Amino acid sequence: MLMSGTELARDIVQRASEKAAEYTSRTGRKPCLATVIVGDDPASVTYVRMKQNRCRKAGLDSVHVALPASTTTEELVARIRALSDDPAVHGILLQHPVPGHIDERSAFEAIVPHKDVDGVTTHSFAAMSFGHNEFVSCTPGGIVRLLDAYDVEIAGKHAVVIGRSPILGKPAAMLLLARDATVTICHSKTAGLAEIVRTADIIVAAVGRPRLVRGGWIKPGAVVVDAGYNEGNVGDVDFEAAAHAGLITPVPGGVGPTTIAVLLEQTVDAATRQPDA
Ligand SMILES: Nc1nc(=O)c2c([nH]1)NC[C@@H]1CN(c3ccc(C(=O)N[C@@H](CCC(=O)O)C(=O)O)cc3)C=[N+]21
Repeated sequence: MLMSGTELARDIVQRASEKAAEYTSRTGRKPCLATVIVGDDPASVTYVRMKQNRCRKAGLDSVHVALPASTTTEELVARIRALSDDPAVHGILLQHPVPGHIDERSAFEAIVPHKDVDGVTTHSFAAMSFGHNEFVSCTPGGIVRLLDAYDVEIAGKHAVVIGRSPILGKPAAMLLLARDATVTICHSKTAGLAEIVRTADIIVAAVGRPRLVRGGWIKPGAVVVDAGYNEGNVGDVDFEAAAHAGLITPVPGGVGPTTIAVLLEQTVDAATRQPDA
């Protein structure tokens, strides 16, 4: 059976846009998301444009900062600090990854925690780890919302997360741990990946390797969440070979749309919570 991210995202965005409208009628302003992109990677440009379009449709504002690939860490940090200080901006998203010469962690930390609607700061990571729901990382947050929407039991289940990126695998593992899953985090240096995945009740594939997870790795009845985004809208799971999964997310139409929905929801929440609301 399929877990439809498209349907869940529609519900989340609907509620967020109602809250945005309330905010606007109360304050005369719209919740505003700032997106920051460094360089001109075509996939990143597309994703950021998608986020802006979705904002506009839901009654949010967005401002966009596009910086050249040659931007230094110091310049990027300064731009993000300025957005942190700008009262017209309620949420900040720095598109990951940034060019290799930039210290991405320092750039993320320049986002003030109450504007960290993408859940990328150390502050947000710690909150997620302690099960203290402030802002969650958007894709991991979307994954947990999907599991909840389909009544997937998390507590006591063995969740295997493949991937440990700062915005996906690592925070997804912490959110699942906070929900009492027994979590195994696998990555590029993991030995015996297939054997570990075979013991999973819940598989979260989040590496960005097309069809890495084969049908034979999936225990019959397991819940499969494909958070991989690869060129050509191909996931990290060999979908055709996964008919024996209990539940599975399609790509497209699975985790992707929930990511953006959570981003919009958290931006509206950020606006509502900020002092002049
Ligand atoms: N700081 C940061 N936060 C992010 O959340 C972030 C990021 N950096 N860098 C890049 C990845 C990628 N990402 C996607 C979001 C939505 C879809 C999505 O909605 N995809 C559609 C298909 C889109 C299409 O039709 O092309 C789907 O799966 O149905 C995909 C990928 C967010 N990311």
